[in-house]
Amino acid sequence: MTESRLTGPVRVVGVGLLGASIGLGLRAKGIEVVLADASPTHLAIAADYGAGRPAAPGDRPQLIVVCVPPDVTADVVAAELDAFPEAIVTDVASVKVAVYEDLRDRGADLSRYIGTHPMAGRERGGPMSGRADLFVGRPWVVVDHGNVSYQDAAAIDDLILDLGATLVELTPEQHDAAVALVSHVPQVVSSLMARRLIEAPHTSVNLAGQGLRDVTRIAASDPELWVQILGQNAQPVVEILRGYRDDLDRFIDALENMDAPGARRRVAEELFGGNTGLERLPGKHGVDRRYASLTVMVDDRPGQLAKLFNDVGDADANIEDLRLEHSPGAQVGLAEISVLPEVLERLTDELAARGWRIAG
Ligand SMILES: NC(=O)C1=CN([C@@H]2O[C@H](COP(=O)(O)OP(=O)(O)OC[C@H]3O[C@@H](n4cnc5c(N)ncnc54)[C@H](O)[C@@H]3O)[C@@H](O)[C@H]2O)C=CC1
Ligand SMILES: O=C(O)C(=O)Cc1ccc(O)cc1
Repeated sequence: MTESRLTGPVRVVGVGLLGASIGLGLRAKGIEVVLADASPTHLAIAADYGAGRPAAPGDRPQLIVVCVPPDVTADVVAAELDAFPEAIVTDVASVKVAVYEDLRDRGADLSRYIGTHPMAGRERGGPMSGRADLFVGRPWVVVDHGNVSYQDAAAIDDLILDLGATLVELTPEQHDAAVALVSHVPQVVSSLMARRLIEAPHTSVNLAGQGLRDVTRIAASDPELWVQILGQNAQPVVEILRGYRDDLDRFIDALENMDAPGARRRVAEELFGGNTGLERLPGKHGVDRRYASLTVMVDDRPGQLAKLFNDVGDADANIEDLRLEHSPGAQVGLAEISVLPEVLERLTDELAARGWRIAG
């Protein structure tokens, strides 16, 4: 148990992925957490996993965190504000303007509500997917609408810091525009790309490498949740998708006329634009210039990865990042290890001397 900023109790309403993760993270800090959910089964599972105890009459929460699907978030926040007139209420819904406007239009007590959005999640919902460390090191947006006192807002800051996340303040409009670009459009692009695979022959799908997996990872997300998210943030998403469609049209034109003067240059410039955009991602694997990487071939046998990690440790090198690549049916995997550049040459030599095959 470590020291916490919040005093608690914290009431979590909706104990799926987000709610259970918040409960687990706060319990790990010794904070009392009370849980509520429309599904008695989700409630029982979250409690069994240690995310808190089921709510009881007479609970007096300091802070209420609403973690229900976006389309019922405003209803539940309004009900919680009414039911607990002394508590500060927040929600974690992925879209912020619609929830805020709904609450404002129904005359909810906005002096006790601030919306937030942790930029952390997983493709799978439900309490069993919850993880205490889900938010560690991740940005968590606080959507300030100017009606809450500094003192009351402190409980929300404390929640975010207690869960190890970093606090980012934005207006509701800034938030929705930002997530349209960095979360909602990527979801659409990933899903539509993965959809291309439905009719593809096995022989094609079996050739898939890490590139396709990187692009389609989030296509496994829950369509019901995403229909709600996209529906509540349609305009900003549509604007970006229109720009993306223009990019695609330009690219198709150039590819279709590859022998026309300047066509190859146009294609190259579009691809180079991708390089330039990618460089703007903070700390993205393979882009962060502070790291150098080497790729080691690892036999597909129990204990091989552990042996590799031990050998890297014996060489006094720290693994800054790691990526594993497998091909179906292949007897080897590729472990791409990122290390500080000054370590690379020595580590490569030491691993080779210990019999590891270095692929690059
Ligand atoms: N899944 C993700 O990666 C992320 C989700 N979010 C947001 O977090 C919220 C929750 O998402 P997840 O935890 O993924 O969903 P989830 O489906 O895992 O959990 C939602 C929970 O809310 C309960 N619930 C539904 N209606 C309710 C109601 N009226 N009253 C009480 N409980 C109710 C459900 O029974 C379920 O246990 C959503 O608003 C989503 O936009 C935010 C960041 C990441
Ligand atoms: O899996 C990922 O990389 C995500 O980005 C998950 C995610 C999904 C929905 C959100 O509102 C925020 C984060």
